[in-house]
Amino acid sequence: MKVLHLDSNHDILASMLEDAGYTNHYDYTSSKENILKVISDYDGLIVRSRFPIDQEFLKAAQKLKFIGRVGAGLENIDLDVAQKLHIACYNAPEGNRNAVGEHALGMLLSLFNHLNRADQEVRNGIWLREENRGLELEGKTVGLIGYGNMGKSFARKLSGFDCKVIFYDLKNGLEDKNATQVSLKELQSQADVLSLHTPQTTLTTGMVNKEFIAGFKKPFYLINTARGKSVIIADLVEALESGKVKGAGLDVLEYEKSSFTSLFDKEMPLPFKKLLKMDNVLLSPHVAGWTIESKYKLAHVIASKIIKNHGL
Ligand SMILES: O=C(O)[C@H](O)COP(=O)(O)O
Repeated sequence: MKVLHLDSNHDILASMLEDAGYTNHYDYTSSKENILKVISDYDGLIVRSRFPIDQEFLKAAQKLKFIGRVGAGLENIDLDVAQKLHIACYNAPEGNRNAVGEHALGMLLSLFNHLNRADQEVRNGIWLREENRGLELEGKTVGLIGYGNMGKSFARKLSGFDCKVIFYDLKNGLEDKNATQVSLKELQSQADVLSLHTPQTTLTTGMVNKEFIAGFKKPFYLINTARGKSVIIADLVEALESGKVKGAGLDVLEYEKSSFTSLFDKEMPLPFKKLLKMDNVLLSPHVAGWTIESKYKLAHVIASKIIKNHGL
């Protein structure tokens, strides 16, 4: 079986496939148009998120039996079309859930203790102790939306902090020793912190908007290590200005990667300009799931799933 790798990953992925009898081919740079011309030759595809694997692409991939998405989010693959064409799709949230849980925790503790602001101040010779008095997680209520691999991982990390962890999820029966399932309304009335752990779907796109934020009873902190399109930045900035949102840790943004570069030129939308100036906002470039360890684990998980289901 010929497998085409469209993005680079840990070497363990290719070596496991090779040991299992697959032939690896690599193209990390060609455009989608050029890949379209050769994709009918391959039995398997390994992707991260370089370009969307849409209907046109899947229809051209006449021999394709499986796609391994070396990551958690599958929004870049047209899953309905893949299913109709009997192309199996695998993702690997087991590989980066721990990384995401740790990153979310790091962001929350940093925000509670003003670490990004305090660091800049000290470097500039400013020594403000009262202004940098922090908050403790003990006794707070952390509300998670989405209780899959990522949400559960964050809840597990939080279990040592003597805080209350509640979650809202469309599926019932997910409650465990680390978190209690509640309705969205209950979450909005109790939470001191909101952390998102949902995939990008039509339901979650634009979910955190003006009306949703207004539904929270108390001012709260927002952590987003999931998908940027879930949060309307203009509405978040308004809430940060009014104090309804006390701080935000954002690993993902409504616009990212190539489109994000334009945020730094004069075309940058005003809300983004404001967001980048706020010292109660902590940003990272979509790396919550990208650790040294998760690079290996993601690759291992995908290779194992492919070999198990499509072994030669
Ligand atoms: O879905 C994921 O696992 C993360 O968002 C990372 O995705 P990427 O490797 O495609 O950027």
